[in-house]
Amino acid sequence: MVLLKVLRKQKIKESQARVLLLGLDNAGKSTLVAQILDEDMRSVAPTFGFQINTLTRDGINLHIWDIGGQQSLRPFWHNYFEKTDFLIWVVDACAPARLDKCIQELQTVLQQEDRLIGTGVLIWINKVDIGRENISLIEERLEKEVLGTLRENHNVGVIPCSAFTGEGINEGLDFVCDEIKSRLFVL
Ligand SMILES: Nc1nc2c(ncn2[C@@H]2O[C@H](COP(=O)(O)OP(=O)(O)OP(=O)(O)O)[C@@H](O)[C@H]2O)c(=O)[nH]1
Ligand SMILES: [Mg+2]
Repeated sequence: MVLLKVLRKQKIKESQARVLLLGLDNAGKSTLVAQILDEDMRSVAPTFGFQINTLTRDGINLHIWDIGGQQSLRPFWHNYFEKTDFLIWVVDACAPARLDKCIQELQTVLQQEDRLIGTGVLIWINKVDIGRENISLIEERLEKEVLGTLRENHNVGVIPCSAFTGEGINEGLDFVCDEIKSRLFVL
């Protein structure tokens, strides 16, 4: 555990951070990346496998690993956990019917995965341009079912956002960078 923290800290000193972007299929992960990189969001298609993009922000090179979220791909998620500094979990605000599954997968990832202990976590509640009315419900469920346990081992942020309008994107990326930098001074 301490060694893991030292290694992470060394990497952050070198201004490199590996950010894992996960969540159920159709949550909007790849569209968020396209918005962040100012690319054409209309050309985004479901991710079969993964895509890596690098974004420099606040002096840190964020290597964003965007992993496909379809059910058939989830058994392979664990292949990407190694050396992760930060986890972004994307929830689809327009799919309350999939919230049970979403929370269950998040719990599986974070509570059963030693290699992610101590990473920062941002939960982005995406698509609020059309799913704003579900934000409170999602936040309440997360608070009740996930966040208590999660906060024992992670700094956690929950931010509503929209890949389409850009709402909440800067706020989310600021949280990622601030959290990563805060770990430079703590062991
Ligand atoms: N209204 C709205 N639609 C969005 C938003 N973000 C993504 N979408 C749509 O949601 C659908 C899925 O987006 P993707 O980015 O492919 O989702 P993903 O999470 O990468 O899915 P997988 O690669 O299968 O895991 C697409 O039709 C997007 O246009 C958003 O902020 N608002
Ligand atoms: Mg995708």
